[in-house]
Amino acid sequence: MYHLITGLYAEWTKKERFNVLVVGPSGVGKSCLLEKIKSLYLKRPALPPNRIAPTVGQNVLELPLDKMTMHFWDLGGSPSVRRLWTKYYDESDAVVWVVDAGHFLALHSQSQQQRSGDVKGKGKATEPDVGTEAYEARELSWKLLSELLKNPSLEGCPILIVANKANENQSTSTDLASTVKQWFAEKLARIDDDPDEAASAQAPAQTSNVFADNEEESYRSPTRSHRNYEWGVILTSALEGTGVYDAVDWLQIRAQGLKHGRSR
Ligand SMILES: Nc1nc2c(ncn2[C@@H]2O[C@H](COP(=O)(O)OP(=O)(O)OP(=O)(O)O)[C@@H](O)[C@H]2O)c(=O)[nH]1
Ligand SMILES: [Mg+2]
Repeated sequence: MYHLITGLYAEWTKKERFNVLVVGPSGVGKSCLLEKIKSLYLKRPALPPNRIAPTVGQNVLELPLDKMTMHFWDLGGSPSVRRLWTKYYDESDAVVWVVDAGHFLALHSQSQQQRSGDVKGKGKATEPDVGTEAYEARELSWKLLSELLKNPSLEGCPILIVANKANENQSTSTDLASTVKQWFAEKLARIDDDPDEAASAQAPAQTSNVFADNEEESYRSPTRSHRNYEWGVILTSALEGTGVYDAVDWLQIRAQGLKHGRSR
């Protein structure tokens, strides 16, 4: 009888589990973010950034929240570890895609400088960013994200783009969040134009909705899409802790929207 009652109690009080896959290129600060979540929510001491080595496998964090347990998988972003990413897709309920906000900031200020130079000197528009470290890093990040989004196992999975390394002074001096958001909105709207898409276009057709985190702001793919997911952008600083609560809140809202996770 005792076992029956404790078993029933455990079943009634059992929390939903929501699996979050944290991925992105190497060095963008995924593991530092996870450490920051751990220290802010669980009040456990975080490893200092200089003690965090590049991830060669996975880091795991169980985060008990009011209505669910959020389970994070932070995977390494180096080419050899990236091969493991797909193994987690089936079990993932949401993806956190981490980018380096510093790259967007550098490219944004370069293009502004170029624009003012062009106006003054009436020069012709060039592409000064191509080949710079920031440009190449942003391109690699998009290439990896678009591959991930095309994987049918992640269909319907909410995607939170976290622009990390956005220190306070940087994010207020320019409208970095809207720069990042606009850039991804344009890329996501054209994702189906990619010729590499041909193979995955065979997947069963679904509604073609791609939503920004602001529900009123809807970016619709100009061509057919078999995807149906929500996405948003949040700026964070894993070192300063800014944006970390917002990111976890965003995920919680999506988790509640999905209720019992994605249908698999
Ligand atoms: N300025 C700044 N540096 C950061 C921030 N977050 C992380 N870093 C630095 O970025 C470097 C890489 O951080 P990691 O957390 O190891 O990056 P990662 O994305 O987990 O890298 P992999 O495990 O190789 O995929 C570290 O040297 C951190 O100090 C941030 O918010 N601001
Ligand atoms: Mg790491």
